[in-house]
Amino acid sequence: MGEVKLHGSWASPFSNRVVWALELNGIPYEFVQEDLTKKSPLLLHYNPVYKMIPVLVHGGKAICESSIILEYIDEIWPQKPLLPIDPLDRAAARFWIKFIEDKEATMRRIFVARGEDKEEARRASLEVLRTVEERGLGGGGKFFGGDAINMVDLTYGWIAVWMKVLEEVLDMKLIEGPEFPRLQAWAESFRTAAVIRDHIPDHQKMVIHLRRRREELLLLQSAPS
Ligand SMILES: N[C@@H](CCC(=O)N[C@@H](CS)C(=O)NCC(=O)O)C(=O)O
Repeated sequence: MGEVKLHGSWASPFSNRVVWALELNGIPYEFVQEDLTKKSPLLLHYNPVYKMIPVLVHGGKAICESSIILEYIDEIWPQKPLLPIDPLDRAAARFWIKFIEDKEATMRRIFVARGEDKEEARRASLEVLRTVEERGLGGGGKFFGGDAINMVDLTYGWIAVWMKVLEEVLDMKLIEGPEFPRLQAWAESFRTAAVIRDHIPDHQKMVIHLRRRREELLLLQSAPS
């Protein structure tokens, strides 16, 4: 079977989606907290291309990139399938995973946008959320995966958890607005689901962390090049 280690960071949405997958499957693992300002030689060894967390190390072999790690977990520990069995449903699940991954840069912009750019970044994020609200969550179940959490839910999980933090840090409404009833219901179901609810970083700790991180990035942005 081999020992399982996850190099990650407590505040990273990418790292947490892997934590959720491991926990849902009941896979014992060791969490290795990485300091992203001073990456460990081991992290650089395991992920020499992107030098990023998360990295899953299974039996000494590294798997990088959170969505690829989720697929790996699903293949190695299939006891609790993270993707639908039906090929058409599987394709639809992968479509929505790809959708939010493609929109990541758009959604990230709001974190360090200022002035007019902030309003434009908010508008672009809301557009993405509207598409998920209207087209992604129409299946009628509690989750993207119906009545059980699947890989799509895990990939979108940051929206359920980090959006609330972002709303507080940026002092603006994102999914809390009246136009997102389905997303709000899904987010509440996700945050309170068994296993997930015990593995969500503390809200206030994240607010403090993201405020500090935002200030650092804004300083970097305004520093003369
Ligand atoms: N596409 C990657 C993104 C991972 C990512 O952005 N990781 C961040 C932490 S949230 C990181 O390691 N940042 C360190 C750096 O960029 O140097 C994935 O899905 O795993």
